[in-house]
Amino acid sequence: MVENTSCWEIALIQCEIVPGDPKLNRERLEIKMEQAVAAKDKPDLMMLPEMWNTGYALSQIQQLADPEGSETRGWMSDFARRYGVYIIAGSIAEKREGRVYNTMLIFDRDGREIGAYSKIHLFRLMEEEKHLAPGEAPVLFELDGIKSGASICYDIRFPELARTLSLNGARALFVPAQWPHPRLHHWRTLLMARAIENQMYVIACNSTGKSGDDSFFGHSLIIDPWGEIVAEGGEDEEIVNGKIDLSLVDQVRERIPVFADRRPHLYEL
Ligand SMILES: O=C(O)CCC(=O)C(=O)O
Repeated sequence: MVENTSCWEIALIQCEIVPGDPKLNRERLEIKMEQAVAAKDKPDLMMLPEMWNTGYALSQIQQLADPEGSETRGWMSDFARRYGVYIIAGSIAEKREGRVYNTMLIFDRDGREIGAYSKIHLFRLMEEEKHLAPGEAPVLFELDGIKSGASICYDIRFPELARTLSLNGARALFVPAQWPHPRLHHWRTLLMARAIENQMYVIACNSTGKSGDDSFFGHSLIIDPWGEIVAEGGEDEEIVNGKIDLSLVDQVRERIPVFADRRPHLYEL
């Protein structure tokens, strides 16, 4: 990230995740990440999709999950340091004390881990709650002094989470996902709503390809705090690039002072 500016070049690694093959997924991702950093406009920050190591091979998740996330932590940290890039390392299946979590990891450009968030709302339609343990805390992290919030996929259906993060200073929300058809209109509408109501950037990276009966539609999105789309992917694998200017958050919040106009004492019956 360029020091002392509020503009970030972003690269979303929208790609297919092969269920049950962490080694292959890592190899494929590494190639795409190398391509992203070689671009003319080198990204300040890149993000990967949800559960990119194992995909939704949930019946084998105990065997496949990364113990303590240590393999992922090692190579993501090296990659971030080698290329001087922030990495929102999507999320991985991470095994801790016998339980498997859907965990998002964040690295700064010196390779330091600056955040870890485990998905708190597990998605019953894909039987996550039968195989995964839920995280128990919301997470904020700082990118060059800019507070940012973490949400994973289904989490965006819970406006309370994004609101809590924005009330506590988040100016950008990062959302790795594996969100399937036929709910493209939910994906786009919910991400748009989280951006407009919280007057913050929403940056979301979805997967492509298939897993069993589920087919993931891409459409990774960067949405500004006014609700305008800065960049949107198609349905296939691609690197979705976009540039954002964080000063727009203040401009939008001054123009319509939603946070000053809240009346929280009236929000409970
Ligand atoms: O909420 C949805 O429709 C999709 C959520 C999802 O696929 C997930 O959280 O993994």
